Amino acid sequence: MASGDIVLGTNQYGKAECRLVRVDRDRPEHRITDLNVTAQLRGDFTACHVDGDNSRVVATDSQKNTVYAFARQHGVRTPEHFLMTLGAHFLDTYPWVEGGRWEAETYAWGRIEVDGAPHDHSFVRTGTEVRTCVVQKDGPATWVVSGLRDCVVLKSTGSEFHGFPRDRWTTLAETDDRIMATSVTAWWRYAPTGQDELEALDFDALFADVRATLLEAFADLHSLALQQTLFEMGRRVLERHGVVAELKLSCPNKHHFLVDLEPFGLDNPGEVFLAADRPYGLIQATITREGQPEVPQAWASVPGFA
Ligand SMILES: O=c1[nH]c(=O)c2[nH]c(=O)[nH]c2[nH]1
Repeated sequence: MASGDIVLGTNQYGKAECRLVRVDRDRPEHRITDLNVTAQLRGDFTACHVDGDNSRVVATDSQKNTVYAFARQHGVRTPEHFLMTLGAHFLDTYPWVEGGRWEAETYAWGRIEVDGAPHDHSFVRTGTEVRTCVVQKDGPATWVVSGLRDCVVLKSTGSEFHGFPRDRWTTLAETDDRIMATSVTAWWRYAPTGQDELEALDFDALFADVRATLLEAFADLHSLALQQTLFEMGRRVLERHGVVAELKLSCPNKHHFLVDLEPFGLDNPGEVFLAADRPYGLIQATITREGQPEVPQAWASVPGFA
């Protein structure tokens, strides 16, 4: 082939954002699972792209139907299990499907309280935080990356920032007491890549504990920089969970500026702040175990990170 010929590079395709609500109604207290599922296949789809030959193209409509049918047939044990079941199905069914990417966002619902008791079948959306998961398969290997986003946290003291270099462009005052606030996006990769080992994991319990650990570290650490807080959050998760191989954290620094009330003859001992919207510092880090090889396949197409 002459250099300069135009060829197909990496590609994937599927149905994005299949909104799926499953009601488990085997007991009087119904349970709801509210998901936004994106399913994408990878493999040799050159004939379709180059010649319009669809003989190997599992229609995105069929991929969408499979999402809903599997929710009925298999239920949704956890988002991670559901995505792994979907992925295994497509690889088992179509020999030319070599891998894929299956993503789910999960929206949390709590029970409405009536006369002090949780209602059986009435729910209220709890906050804006979203649980996330991306399952990627390549032949027999499966990578599961779970996470959360839009988890907004603030501490009203216990945060300092000083000792940074100063040049002619520096105006920021040093502080030993400030508000620290951020919206945490966290992704963590599970170490196993075998379907059986992954299926044995209790992903709901792991999610709850990783989330609690992240929040506890944010609260606990007397912080000298948001960077230090990020690292501590990840460090604690890795210390507690051998099954987690590494984490990626992305935290905007939601600046809160002390308002100067002197023009009005008022002092302001850390009580009144302007919550700035933008620009914001953006702190991102991978926290991993020493000597561990990088696993780019697991992170391919996980948004927001290189
Ligand atoms: O925790 C912080 N890290 C920074 O790198 C930084 N830069 C800045 O202006 N404020 C802060 N705060």
